[in-house]
Amino acid sequence: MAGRKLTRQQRWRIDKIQAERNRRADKKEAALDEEAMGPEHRGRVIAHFGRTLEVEGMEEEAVAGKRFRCHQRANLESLVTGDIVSWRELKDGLGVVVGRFDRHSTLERPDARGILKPVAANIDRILIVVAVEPVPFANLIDRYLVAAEATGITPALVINKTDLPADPELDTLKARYQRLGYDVLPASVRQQHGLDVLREALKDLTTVFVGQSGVGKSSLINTLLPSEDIRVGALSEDSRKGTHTTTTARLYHFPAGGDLIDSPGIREFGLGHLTEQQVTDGFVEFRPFLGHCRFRDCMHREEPGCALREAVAEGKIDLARFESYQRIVHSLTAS
Ligand SMILES: Nc1nc2c(ncn2[C@@H]2O[C@H](COP(=O)(O)OP(=O)(O)OP(=O)(O)O)[C@@H](O)[C@H]2O)c(=O)[nH]1
Ligand SMILES: [Zn+2]
Repeated sequence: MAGRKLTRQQRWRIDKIQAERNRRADKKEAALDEEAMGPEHRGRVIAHFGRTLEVEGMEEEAVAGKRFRCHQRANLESLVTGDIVSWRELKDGLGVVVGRFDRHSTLERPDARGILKPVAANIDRILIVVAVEPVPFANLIDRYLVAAEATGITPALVINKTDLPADPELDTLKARYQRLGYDVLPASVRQQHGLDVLREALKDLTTVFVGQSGVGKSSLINTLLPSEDIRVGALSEDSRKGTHTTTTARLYHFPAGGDLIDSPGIREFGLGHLTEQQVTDGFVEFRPFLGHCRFRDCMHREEPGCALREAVAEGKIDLARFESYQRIVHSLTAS
């Protein structure tokens, strides 16, 4: 029996039907575009729910600051909060996203299967929040800094709870990171200290706050964004599904200027997996010495002629940072 095998003619017919289906789907999209008679605008994704996006108009007066619920064209890869997009208005606050502008930075997190996925885009600064109490381990700060450096986004440190009595070690840490060129911003939410400097530092930038539980990220953000209750998960207008909240990232505007992108996942950024190369590159003061070791594949451990170890011996690299580097590298191979 000819049986399960399709004849060439049958195959051809099926292909033809499929092609016709695709054509109709394209046509449907084209019809939607037809409906979108408005001109293209630039906008920023401020939240997303699957393939539905909340886009805020930029620049042009007619749309600037207004929010539109948009679907995205099927041919676009998935978009994330912070993306700058090209979109067209449909009607009644609805729109369609037709393109995405290049991202200048991307924050990625592993999904449930461990595959890195973008969670937010076009971030200018990662604020690593630590606190006077509990005293931050230098090694932990270095881990955050390395993770930030790996994204290409500029990190800075906030030391919160300066109202509490400080361990002298903290001043050493502060001086160390300032010497490396990092901004270090002391703050106290409780006494409202340092917040104006912080507000100034947030202006004109898109920032994320990261750091361990208990350092005061929520307290800081609630103070800087007094009118938003950011623990309440945003948008809820999907009429079919009724009210729902989201744990995906959302963009907020600080009253004094600048934007925040925040989500529970973003706050945990920095403690995921790193490669040894990322760790080495993430210690910014090592960079002038890399490539100068005697052995090209130097691991900067016991090898003779290691340029990094020589720099440590000559006081050009802080021993504490080098030890922290070794500890992080060791933790990679141990796990
Ligand atoms: N003394 C003092 N305590 C503070 C300050 N800021 C926050 N706290 C307290 O620190 C604790 C933790 O603050 P949160 O804002 O919840 O910290 P968080 O980093 O958001 O922690 P998670 O929500 O667990 O991620 C709370 O009890 C705050 O009241 C401060 O400037 N000084
Ligand atoms: Zn070396």
